[in-house]
Amino acid sequence: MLPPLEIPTIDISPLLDSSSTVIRRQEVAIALLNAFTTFGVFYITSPTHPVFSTKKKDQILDATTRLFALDNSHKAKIPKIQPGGFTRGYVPIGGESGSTTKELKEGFSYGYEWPPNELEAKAQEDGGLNGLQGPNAWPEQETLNHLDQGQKDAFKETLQEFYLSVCEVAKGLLKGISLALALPEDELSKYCTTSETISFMRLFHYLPYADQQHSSQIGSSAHTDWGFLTLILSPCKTVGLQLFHDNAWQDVPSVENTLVVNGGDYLSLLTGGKLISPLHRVVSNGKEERYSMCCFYYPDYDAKIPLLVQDEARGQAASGSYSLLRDQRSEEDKDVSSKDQNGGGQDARSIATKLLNGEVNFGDYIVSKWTQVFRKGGAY
Ligand SMILES: O=C(O)CCC(=O)C(=O)O
Ligand SMILES: [Fe+2]
Repeated sequence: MLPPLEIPTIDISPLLDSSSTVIRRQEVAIALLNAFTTFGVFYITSPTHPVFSTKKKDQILDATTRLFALDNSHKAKIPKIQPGGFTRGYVPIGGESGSTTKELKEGFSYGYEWPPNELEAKAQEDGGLNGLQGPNAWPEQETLNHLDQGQKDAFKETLQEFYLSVCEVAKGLLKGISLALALPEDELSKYCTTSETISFMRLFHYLPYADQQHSSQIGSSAHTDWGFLTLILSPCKTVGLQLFHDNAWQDVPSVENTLVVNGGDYLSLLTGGKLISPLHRVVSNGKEERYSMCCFYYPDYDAKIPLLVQDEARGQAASGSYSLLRDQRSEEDKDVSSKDQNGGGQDARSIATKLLNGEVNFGDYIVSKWTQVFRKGGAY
């Protein structure tokens, strides 16, 4: 048995408080740099911010549990996620995988709730909606009424509010990361002006499975996250999230009043690999269910961010291990479309170069990635 990893918990309050001193923000930046360069995964907290409160955790866990406890007659009516990059709605069991292994999880994916008429107005504007913008796919009203029955807080509003608060926390983190890279505090925020409208939250329900080799079934296949930052509320005591560190899979346990942060591939690539985008997976202990709420925070769709760290030579990033640059299509799909247009067959290094040179923008490339992990079928 390995001793538990000493993954730090960082109090990011100074990044969320505009009246904090530069010195305090710099202290947080140093802690972030340390955690990002050692593990790529760490916990964040802020004692007075509601998103880290036990009350908020209970509220979100309760809403999530109720959603996945719906009977199939209700579940079947929630629109399912569709191929094409834009991910909103119900993720059926087996409906996505980052590998050839079946992932025993169901999910619900939602994001920015456009004020009435705004989405339509945006669609009419020059340029219109990008490939990651669109309406949420909420359960129908009858199901929402059922979910709200006997509850103090409405399901939909609870989830919307949670998404926006996690995005606020991500914005604070951007400042700390900029400082950690010895850049002006607002450097990364410049590339994240419309992030809320394309980032999204995924509620997951992992089912127990017996195969403790995790070879025929898994919760989430070994992968790195593609984007900038992933912020995870991990409310269950049962272990599931694991980090590949020191050549072994090691548990990332749930810690009360924190969110787990994972660095993403794009952020790592932009720092020449200095900030780690960690390899991780989700497994089952064979007995218990697990729930998690993961916010995938992206930079702007049209972001073409240059290398942020000048003292790191280009090409040093671990581009071969980034899921972002790996072909994750099913074997069947690879066979069918060998003349793939979406970058699936391209060499990782050439995609990395294109992203860094601004030949490809972040959004267009990410849309093609979502197509790779979509799997036909899926069950309730
Ligand atoms: O459920 C979790 O804790 C993590 C899930 C994850 O890694 C992902 O969906 O990218
Ligand atoms: Fe992940």
